[in-house]
Amino acid sequence: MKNKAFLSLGTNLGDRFANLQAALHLLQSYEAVTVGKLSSIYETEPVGYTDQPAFLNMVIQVTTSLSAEELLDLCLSIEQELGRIREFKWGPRIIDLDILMYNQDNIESEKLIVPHPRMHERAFVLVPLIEINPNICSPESDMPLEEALSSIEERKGVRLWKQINREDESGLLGS
Ligand SMILES: Nc1ncnc2c1ncn2[C@@H]1O[C@H](COP(=O)(O)OP(=O)(O)OP(=O)(O)O)[C@@H](O)[C@H]1O
Ligand SMILES: Nc1nc2c(c(=O)[nH]1)N=C(CO)CN2
Repeated sequence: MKNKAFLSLGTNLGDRFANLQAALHLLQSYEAVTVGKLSSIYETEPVGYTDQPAFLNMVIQVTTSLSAEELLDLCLSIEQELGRIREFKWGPRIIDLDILMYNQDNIESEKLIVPHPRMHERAFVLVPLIEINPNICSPESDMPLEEALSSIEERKGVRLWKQINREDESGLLGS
């Protein structure tokens, strides 16, 4: 389990809290993945395509023996298992699982770019990521991500929805 990754979870269809719970339980059910820190859950205004319901977003830290590409395949298979249908770019979704960072690696392949290419401009990613890792820096530029967040206008579209504390973490948001 030597690799450390940060994943972003987002949902804006159906029972959003249950979707996050289900994704966490599925991830944890794989021997090759251990779910570590969980951020709080934030309710966030949709970014990009705005005519859709508000999202719940959170970020988690995992340790894994999977390569980054294998971790992406696992994320895509969990999205499928939870019934995600891709209708159009940035449209509503039951669950979205993105790899934000994988160790300090810079990866650019046809199907995977890490760090996630849009994370630096997304308050719905940076607020929960910084909550669980306050001193985190971008592996590309060494810039503290807190600095990137301070220049983002739509930070006000990110509201705390459910605070997660240590006890919640061990229960992965309850059963
Ligand atoms: N870091 C990454 N995490 C997840 N998917 C990635 C990443 N880099 C590239 N991809 C590719 O992006 C494809 C489309 O992902 P998806 O449909 O979830 O995009 P999106 O969430 O709608 O938009 P965005 O990429 O802006 O978050 C995935 O099938 C995957 O191959
Ligand atoms: N608030 C919010 N907006 C989004 C989100 C998301 O998770 N939260 N995901 C998107 C595509 O990944 C596009 N826009």
